Amino acid sequence: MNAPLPRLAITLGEPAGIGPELVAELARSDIAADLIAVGDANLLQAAARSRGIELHLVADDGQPIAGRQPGSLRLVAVDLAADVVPGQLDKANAGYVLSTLARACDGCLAGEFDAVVTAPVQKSIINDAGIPFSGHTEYFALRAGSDVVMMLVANDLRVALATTHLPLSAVPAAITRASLETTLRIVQRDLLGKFAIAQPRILVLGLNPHAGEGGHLGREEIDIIEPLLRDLRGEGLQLTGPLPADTAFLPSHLAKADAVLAMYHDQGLPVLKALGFGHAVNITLGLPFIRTSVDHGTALDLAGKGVAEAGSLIAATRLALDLALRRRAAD
Ligand SMILES: NC(=O)C1=CN([C@@H]2O[C@H](COP(=O)(O)OP(=O)(O)OC[C@H]3O[C@@H](n4cnc5c(N)ncnc54)[C@H](O)[C@@H]3O)[C@@H](O)[C@H]2O)C=CC1
Ligand SMILES: NCC(=O)COP(=O)(O)O
Repeated sequence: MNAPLPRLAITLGEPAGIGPELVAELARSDIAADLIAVGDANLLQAAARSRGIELHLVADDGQPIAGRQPGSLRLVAVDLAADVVPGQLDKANAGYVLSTLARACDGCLAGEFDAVVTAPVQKSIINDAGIPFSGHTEYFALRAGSDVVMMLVANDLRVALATTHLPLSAVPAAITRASLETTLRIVQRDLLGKFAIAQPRILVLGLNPHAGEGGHLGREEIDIIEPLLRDLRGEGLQLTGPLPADTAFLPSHLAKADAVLAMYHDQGLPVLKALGFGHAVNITLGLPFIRTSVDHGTALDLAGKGVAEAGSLIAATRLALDLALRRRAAD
């Protein structure tokens, strides 16, 4: 038998969103991985039919395979709690969504899967169901017991975030020397290990306009960011900044950086999405397993219409496969 294909768990995401149909679309790709959908079989087949896809679903028996036919997926079944109408959220299915994430996460931790690729979830409906939830990133971090960093990748641009899903008013207090140091060490380690960048160059943004304007527009740069960068440079990390965020993404700066660390979600991601939406990938750094995801949300406005683009899910799956193969070669 040829080398067994890496086993990638693919969670279907919010059942009323575009996730299930994009996973059906992913099945048609020629990606050389054992793609194992985690979710409801009838939901996935209905989503496939909505796009005219003939999907061959086989129960996952855990045995390695050496090849996969385009149009086929294996399945770890997690059953819906309630019927689904595309585009219509139902909090009765919030527990189902979390069960798919738990199953994939535990499978990765146990070595059953080489990676997990997640289709988008609707964070609000999970909260509406009374379950505190701010995102896959935080969920997997808690379940795996790891400090993590969210990073999105589009071509050569990598944007990591010092904070993730927080109200803007909570951001300054969340940027402490300790949290920032943990973040920078994770980014450094995973650029080295996961992305094989020998001497990562990280460009760090300031928090305030004009990176604080010498303390006149905020002191986080002077009190927290600059002293930490100075100390880490002393250890050999190649860190530039804190730079004013409004000009940090100019090509002249990006040419000298392997990654940009933004202080908060909407400081870094609009730039990345403006440049790469549709083929960018979200990766969680710091986990003991590989997790990638799409660059978009549940797009309820498009669900069931057969028009949502699968480019980002396909890119996320290709990146998960590349990282799994690199990890396998290193073991
Ligand atoms: N990885 C994840 O689980 C993510 C989940 N979300 C969640 O998704 C929900 C909706 O978020 P929004 O801010 O509305 O963002 P969204 O990405 O769902 O939609 C923004 C716009 O992009 C379009 N769009 C999104 N994906 C597309 C695709 N594959 N092909 C073509 N057009 C596409 C939508 O039609 C809409 O016009 C929220 O609950 C959010 O938390 C958002 C981002 C990532
Ligand atoms: N904007 C990125 C995003 O919301 C993805 O979050 P997560 O669910 O992957 O943690």
